[in-house]
Amino acid sequence: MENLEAITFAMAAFFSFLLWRVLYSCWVLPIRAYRKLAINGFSGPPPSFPLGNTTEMKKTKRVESSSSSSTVSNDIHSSVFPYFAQWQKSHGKVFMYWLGTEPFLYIADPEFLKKISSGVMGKSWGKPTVFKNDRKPMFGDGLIMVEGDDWVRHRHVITPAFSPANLKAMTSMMVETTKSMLDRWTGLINSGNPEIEAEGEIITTAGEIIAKTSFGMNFENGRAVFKKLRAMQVTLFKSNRYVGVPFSKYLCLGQNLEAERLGKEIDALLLSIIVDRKKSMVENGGGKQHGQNLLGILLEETHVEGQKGRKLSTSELVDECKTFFFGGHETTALAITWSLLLLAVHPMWQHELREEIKQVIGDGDIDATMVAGLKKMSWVMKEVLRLYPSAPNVQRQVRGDIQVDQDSIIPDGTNIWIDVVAMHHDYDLWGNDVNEFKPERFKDDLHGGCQHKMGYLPFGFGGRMCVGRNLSAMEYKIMLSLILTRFSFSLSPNYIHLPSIMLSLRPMQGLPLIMKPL
Ligand code: HEM
Repeated sequence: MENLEAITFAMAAFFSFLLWRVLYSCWVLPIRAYRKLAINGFSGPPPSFPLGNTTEMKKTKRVESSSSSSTVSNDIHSSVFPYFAQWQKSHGKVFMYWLGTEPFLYIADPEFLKKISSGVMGKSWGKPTVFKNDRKPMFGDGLIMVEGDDWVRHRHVITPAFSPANLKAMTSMMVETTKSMLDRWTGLINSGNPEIEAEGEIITTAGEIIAKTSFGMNFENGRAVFKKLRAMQVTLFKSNRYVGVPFSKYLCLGQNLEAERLGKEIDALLLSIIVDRKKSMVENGGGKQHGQNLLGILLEETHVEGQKGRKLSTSELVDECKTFFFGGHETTALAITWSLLLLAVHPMWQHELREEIKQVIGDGDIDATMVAGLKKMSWVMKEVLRLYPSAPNVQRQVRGDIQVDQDSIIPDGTNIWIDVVAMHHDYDLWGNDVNEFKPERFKDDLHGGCQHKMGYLPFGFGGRMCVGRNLSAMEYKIMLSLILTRFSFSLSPNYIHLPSIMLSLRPMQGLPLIMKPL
């Protein structure tokens, strides 16, 4: 009898504790954070806990853009972020909103961003813990997610891998991979099928290129890693629906477990690649034979200096390979995809670029030294990344209160969401032609005539700016030059203009193009 009473008491205590934990995470903590932010003058759409503003965000209908090829509208903010566009009308360009119980400070005002970021070093910024946990199988503790002194160490080791000499060594592989995509297109066209789904084609090819540049893909194990990485991305995106809501991972348990399983399989495959490389480096006395891919370069560096203590551990190298893949292939592929769309509706610019290619490259193959000479192509890339930024937002988490002005702080732990799409489409910053495709605005001005230096952020800002931006510019120019040299193209009548966010900004219904060999 006494035993039964003791068990009943223990169970009651356990369930009371559980209830308290749920109440504490779902109401007490967020209400406290809410009050603290309100005292500091930050407000926004009223949240309801534990869902925050998630319900409203899901309910807000996107404004459908035109689907006709002749009227493709670049005015996309209200269609890709309809809730932010709506909240901006009543709360301005800086406001608070809540993903579940996580407070986010929304910023679309470059002057405010400058004010709060000027005193914060790259290593002192955090990345939202809520996304870190959610995207762990994708990025692990790679450079995109790592913080503090670890970030300094990773960045220090990785930056030299993107040096011009190392990038140069990757060009011929990029040319070969692109050419085999174009041969496939020619085959399709010759068999009477001139419509090519360009988005899928470019993403697959860029994925192959980045897998080769990141970890030196050979056909069998490289393809396996590539397929699993893509599958994990799709799975994770599906399970991303209630980010920030406490215990929400149990709502999508199946998908989360699937992502974890894929993550472990990918880690094991990458690990075996790394172990093989290390072994052959030891056998070859640490020679330079692996220098053509980022992993090889990182291994060389750690091999030479690492005798006294490696700079990146093996599991960190695995995470960096995944980070390069996810951070690098879709962003670059989408920059090319959106360029093809805009060039299809602006044939004059196709002509301009072909003329430039003729002058700079002639009839031979493009090499790394020619890339810098493609000036007009640089303007086009910049303008495309302005209108359709592949990375549509940048996120941070505040580690330690940030003083905004005399009587206002952004409290420690607040997440920050920088709406890059909004700033790139802001009339106040760019003028009345903000939504027009005008590459020439970048002719004499790095910022394209933007009224504020922090109003144009396709590659992020400060110390944490994209480490792969030169690699992506090179890949962009190589792929686009080869496409433009072999084909002219127009938009298929089947194209539906539906730019949407799936981590990156992509055309939801793909990009069917009508290709004509030249
Ligand atoms: C058009 C192509 C690309 C775009 C638009 C892009 C965009 C960005 C942006 C906006 C950030 C800043 C994120 C932040 O501040 O939180 C970033 C960081 C980063 N990107 Fe890229 N990226 C591109 C290509 C690449 C490529 C090709 C690679 C590597 C192969 C790469 C690897 C990274 C890494 C590792 C970081 C983290 C840097 C750090 O936190 O120190 N990116 N990228």
